[in-house]
Amino acid sequence: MKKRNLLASKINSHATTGRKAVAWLIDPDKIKSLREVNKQLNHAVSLGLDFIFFGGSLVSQPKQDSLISEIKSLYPKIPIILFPGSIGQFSPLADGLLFISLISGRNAELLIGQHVMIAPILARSSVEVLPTGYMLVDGGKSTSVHYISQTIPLPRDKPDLAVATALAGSYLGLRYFYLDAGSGANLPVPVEMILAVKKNIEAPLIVGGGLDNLEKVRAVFDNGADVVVIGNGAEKNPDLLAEVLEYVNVLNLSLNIN
Ligand SMILES: CC(C)=CCC/C(C)=C/CC/C(C)=C/CC/C(C)=C/COP(=O)(O)OP(=O)(O)O
Ligand SMILES: O=P(O)(O)OC[C@@H](O)CO
Ligand SMILES: [Mg+2]
Repeated sequence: MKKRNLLASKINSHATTGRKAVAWLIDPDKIKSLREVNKQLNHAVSLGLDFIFFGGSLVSQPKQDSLISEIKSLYPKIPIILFPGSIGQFSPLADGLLFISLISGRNAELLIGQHVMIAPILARSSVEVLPTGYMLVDGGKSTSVHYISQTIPLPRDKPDLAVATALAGSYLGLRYFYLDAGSGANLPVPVEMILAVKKNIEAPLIVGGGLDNLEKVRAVFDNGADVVVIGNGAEKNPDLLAEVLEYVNVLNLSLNIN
């Protein structure tokens, strides 16, 4: 089926213009129904939330399609991008899919195996495919992604290794990069690493993991992240997304003026 490239254009425009974007990671296993997060979502959408990322390391509830269609019917304009821990989380109702290859690891199943299994299904769907080099970084504790993926994260003090990994990914044709300290990380991806990767690749850079206050989000944006992902932080503090979006709106406005 012919694919649109609306999401690709949107994400690429953030990298080329410098306008920052925010994605809210909704983990379907953590919410029973849209009602639980609707107030927060409504507020975030009104403040210009750019994307919903949807997924988790381990999703055991078979309710994804209904949750996605509920969100779509209430908020038709907000793109829903699957961020799956495995192909079992695929939904044809989403707008896009982070087609993540876990390039910081050496687990063949997560580098190419799952991808082969889902490719024919993707080809028949209208879901936009976003080829993403996913790099797991040591975030000071072992997180679900570390455990489920059974991979060794990039060491925090080795930005050169992250750069080499991202360059290899871009030579392989990956078009987006995601530096992730893991969900609920104690320490976000180090700013030196973000800066180094951003300096060496042209592709849009997504950063997430452990961003649970505005100060951390600012540091990540200031050092080169184009899209910031917030999951646990928004679950623990329902005001965080609004705070971040208000900050990003001012930041993006200042870019327009200068
Ligand atoms: C390409 C396709 C369709 C599938 C392969 C997917 C791959 C390569 C996954 C590898 C890495 C992985 C396990 C990613 C997990 C994604 C994710 C959404 C993590 C964040 O949420 P949780 O880790 O569930 O957070 P909590 O522990 O806080 O629930
Ligand atoms: O839940 P948090 O810590 O915000 O992390 C989001 C995401 O980057 C994890 O894969
Ligand atoms: Mg989870």
